[in-house]
Amino acid sequence: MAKTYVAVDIGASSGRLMLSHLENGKLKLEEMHRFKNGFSKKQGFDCWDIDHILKEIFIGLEKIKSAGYDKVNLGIDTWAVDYVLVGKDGERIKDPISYRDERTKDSIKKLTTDVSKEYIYQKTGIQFLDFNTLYQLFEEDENLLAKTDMILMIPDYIAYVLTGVAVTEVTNASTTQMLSLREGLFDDNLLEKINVKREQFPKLVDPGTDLGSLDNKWYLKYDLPEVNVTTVATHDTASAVVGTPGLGQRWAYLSSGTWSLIGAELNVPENGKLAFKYNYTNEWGAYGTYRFLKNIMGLWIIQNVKEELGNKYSFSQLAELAEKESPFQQFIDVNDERFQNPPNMITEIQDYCRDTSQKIPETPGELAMAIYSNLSLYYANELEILGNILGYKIETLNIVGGGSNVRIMNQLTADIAGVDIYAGPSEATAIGNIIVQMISQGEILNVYLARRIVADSFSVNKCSPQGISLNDKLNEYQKFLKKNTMSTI
Ligand SMILES: Nc1ncnc2c1ncn2[C@@H]1O[C@H](COP(=O)(O)OP(=O)(O)O)[C@@H](O)[C@H]1O
Ligand SMILES: C[C@H](O)[C@H](O)[C@@H](O)C(=O)COP(=O)(O)O
Ligand SMILES: [Mg+2]
Repeated sequence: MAKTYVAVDIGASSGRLMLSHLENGKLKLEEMHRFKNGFSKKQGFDCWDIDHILKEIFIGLEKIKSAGYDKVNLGIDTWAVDYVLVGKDGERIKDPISYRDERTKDSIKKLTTDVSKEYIYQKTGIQFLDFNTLYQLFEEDENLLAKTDMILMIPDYIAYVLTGVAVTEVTNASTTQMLSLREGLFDDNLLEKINVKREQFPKLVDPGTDLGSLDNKWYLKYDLPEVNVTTVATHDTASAVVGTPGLGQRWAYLSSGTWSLIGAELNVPENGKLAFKYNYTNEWGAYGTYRFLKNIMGLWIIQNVKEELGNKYSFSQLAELAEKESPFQQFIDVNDERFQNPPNMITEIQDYCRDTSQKIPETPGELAMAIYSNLSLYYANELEILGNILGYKIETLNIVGGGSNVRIMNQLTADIAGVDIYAGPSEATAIGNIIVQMISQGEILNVYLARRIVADSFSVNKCSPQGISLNDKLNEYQKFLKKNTMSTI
């Protein structure tokens, strides 16, 4: 009898509980609960509301129980790098600070005065993002760190609250930029640099580790099903890669959500000179793979524009309005750090265009097209760089996540990069979460076969380059980036 699985997938903009099971060789997926996620100022820091997230998970589990599911297996994946400090009493010391908080904006420069970037990259193979856990802990309140019994990454903390069992799952641990590629352990020199003791991180575990059942105390508070918790690839992007159908030859993936993560799945890390130069990362994937990828600012930009327009337009309406505008009215380095967390995104985009003496997008459609067309240009540029580093031309791009619904962006990316695009499934992260659970429970043999099931179970839209090549436009954009790239993330 096929089991019932629940994926708790919490991205930076929304969380969701997805119910799934295998039926006649197809993966069924049902959204049972969705909630908004986000951060807000607390005592001067941008903080996540972790109690809100926990409450929403229990609400989602009550919905699953009332829908008649009495027994489920559950996995949790969330965004990366952020953590919770847990005291000796087993309780949270404070709310987790968001990676978008400005406390780490100068941290790379400060930390690398006596630990070189070359050392860090050789050791970890992880891209330099100023919000990596390494820099957050470097800036952390020393008194709080001294009182900390456990440092738990966000999904590990949620699993700890649910089950009482504390672990450090490796795909997300790799995003700390403290995990050594060779030994697979936290690097002593880096731990010392940030005054963290090795034992403050619980034991490292692989995706597919059984954590056992919910702590009984939750049944006194909520009407819940019987739940067994399995660690999955708890970094949501690692789950997204597992859930990618992997269609086409020489394929790359683009996990397109709040962030755009573009890259390839490797069996060995690539942390050589070119990868270092272009700031590519070797985040750990499931089953001994490496997620060789680059962070791109992503749909965070349009998420802010939508809010600043008073949420008068849905995302699909903004995409429709964009289709009415011509692309490439202006060039924007979407990875410029000024877009990381500005007070007002529309103003920031318009100031950028003014600063670079370009046409200023004014209407919602002009703003949306400016964002989508420049993300497409940036993706195409990175696909070229990715191919140069790996030594072969990328021929296919599998786009998953909410952004796979943006037809105009899929088509522009196909036209500029000259690659075939397979768009979907949009819930690949939750699907990848489920797949690791099913493999751990013996329902599916491996990821290769799981990806075939994904391709058979969900709609994936193919889009190929049409009409004239836009390679000249890409060359123009690359010249613009060379001239105008200030400090990117
Ligand atoms: N139908 C749609 N049309 C246009 N954009 C969409 C659509 N559905 C989702 N999106 C885009 O996808 C984003 C959410 O993607 P998702 O993968 O759920 O993000 P996350 O996991 O980071 O919360 C939205 O911010 C929006 O920009
Ligand atoms: C900070 C990380 O790079 C970020 O968490 C990213 O890896 C990620 O998790 C993206 O997931 P979203 O679903 O929030 O786009
Ligand atoms: Mg996501």
